[in-house]
Amino acid sequence: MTVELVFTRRFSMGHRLIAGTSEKCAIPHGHNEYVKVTLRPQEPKRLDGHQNMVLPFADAKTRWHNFIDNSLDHALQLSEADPLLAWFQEHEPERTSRIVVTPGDPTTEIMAALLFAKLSAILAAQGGLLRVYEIELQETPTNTVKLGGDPTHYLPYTNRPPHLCWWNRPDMSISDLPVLRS
Ligand SMILES: Nc1nc2c(c(=O)[nH]1)N=C([C@H](O)[C@H](O)COP(=O)(O)OP(=O)(O)OP(=O)(O)O)CN2
Repeated sequence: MTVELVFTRRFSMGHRLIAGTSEKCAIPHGHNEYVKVTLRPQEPKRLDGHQNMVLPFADAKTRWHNFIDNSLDHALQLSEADPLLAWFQEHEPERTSRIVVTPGDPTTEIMAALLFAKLSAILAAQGGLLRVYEIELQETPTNTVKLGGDPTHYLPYTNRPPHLCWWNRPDMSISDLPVLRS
C-alpha cells in the first residue's frame, strides 16, 4: 500500500518564449497556473493508532506554499538568454528580484522540472521524511505537464555547480542573477 499527500496551489505568472517555436508565445503574456504535488514518505510506516498522520499537512506544505505565494506568484519568468533581463537590470533593477530566470525558455516542462527540484530541496532541508513523487503543472485549463522520476535527468545541462542553481537551494530564490552577470 502506498500513501500519498497531494497539495495544490494556484499562482499567476507572466512569461514569453523566445526560442522561435511560436510567434504568439514570444509576446509577453500571462497564465493563472495550478501546481499539484504528490509526496510520498521516504519510508512508509504503519499509522500509530493515535495521531494517525504521516506528517501534519501544515508541516509538509507550509514552506512550499510560502515559496509559491511569495516568490512565484506574480513573478515574470524569463530565459537567461532573454534580452528583457538586461532591460530590467538597466531600467528597473529593483524589480529583477521578481523575475524567475530559467535555463532556456520558461516552458511548462522546464518549470515543472525546476519546481520539482526546488520542492525536493525544501523537503530534504525539512528532514527528508517526504519526497516528491510527481508534479503536475497546469498552465491553462487545456495544457498540463506531469513529471515524475528524477528531475536532474530531465533538466538541461548547465555549466554552474548545483549550489549556484536556484532550483537546488531550499530557499526562496528564483534566480541566480548576480552569478549570471559575473
Ligand atoms: N510543449 C509546450 N508547448 C507550448 C508551451 C509549453 O509550455 N510547452 N507553451 C505555450 C504558450 O505558453 C501558450 O500560451 C499556450 O499555448 P497554446 O496551447 O498554443 O495556446 P492556447 O492556450 O490558446 O491553447 P488552446 O488549447 O487552443 O486554448 C505554447 N506551447
